[in-house]
Amino acid sequence: MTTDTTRGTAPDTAVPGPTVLDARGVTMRFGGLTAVRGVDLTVGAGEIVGLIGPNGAGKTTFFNCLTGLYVPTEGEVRYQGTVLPPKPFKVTAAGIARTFQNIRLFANMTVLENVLVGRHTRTKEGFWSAVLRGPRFHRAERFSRQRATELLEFVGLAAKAEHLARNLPYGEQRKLEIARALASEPGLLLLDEPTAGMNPQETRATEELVLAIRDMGIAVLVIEHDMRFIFNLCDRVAVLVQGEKLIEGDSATVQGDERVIAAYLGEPFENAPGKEDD
Ligand SMILES: Nc1ncnc2c1ncn2[C@@H]1O[C@H](COP(=O)(O)OP(=O)(O)OP(=O)(O)O)[C@@H](O)[C@H]1O
Repeated sequence: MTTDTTRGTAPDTAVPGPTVLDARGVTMRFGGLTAVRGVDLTVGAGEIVGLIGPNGAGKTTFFNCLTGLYVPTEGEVRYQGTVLPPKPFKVTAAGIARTFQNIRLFANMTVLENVLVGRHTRTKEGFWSAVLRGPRFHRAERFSRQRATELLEFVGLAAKAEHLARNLPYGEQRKLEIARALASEPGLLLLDEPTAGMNPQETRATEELVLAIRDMGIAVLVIEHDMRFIFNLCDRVAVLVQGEKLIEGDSATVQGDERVIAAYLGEPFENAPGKEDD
């Protein structure tokens, strides 16, 4: 585990606003396996919150419970005070966007087209408008293209708008995923291992990008194995171990917690989560 006590611009300065995401008692069972057990987590407006934990700790399962991909066995997830519908497209329409651990782009579409796809939850034009291609449709399409181009500029991919997604280097594909997620104009962005496979330079650039996203007024919840990235960036970090939240706090608190270090090293510790039988 790489730890770094240097801190980015986010911690100390950020004052969390009203709660955007409120997950309470989220439990997810797959048959006899409890992948996530009774996890509470909030994200405030203007916050960057990190979710870390060893492999198999339940991080992605928890994300899937937040985004409607899974319906939690128990618990409740509220976004801006409203319980989320259990359907991914409705969750996106409500204001939560995500990226995936394994990149999910449309490989044979252009970079710009991939971002345009991300706008579909914000396009109000109905079926007949699209078929008849009237002035309203053309206006909406122009606006979508303009917004998609702005987002490509924001992530640094404007020059590659007409390239096929599959021809982008890996780090740029991750950026494109972020641009596509932003195209749905979210209030909360969930990033699942955004720096996986990146070199240190690309990772630093992603750090800057996440800070800029926060500065746009979008709250961020991020899963990442790169501890330096997490502790530099996040206002608050929650640690999952064997499906349960072990600790939550600012970077310094979490980095200094012996149970966190033990969990990463696979050492047993007193009152470790997941000890009791299901
Ligand atoms: N669809 C599923 N069916 C059955 N078991 C699952 C399913 N999805 C995840 N699991 C199990 O749930 C546990 C948590 O997995 P999950 O992928 O959420 O962990 P993670 O913390 O994201 O791990 P990693 O850091 O390796 O991505 C694991 O034991 C995994 O095998």
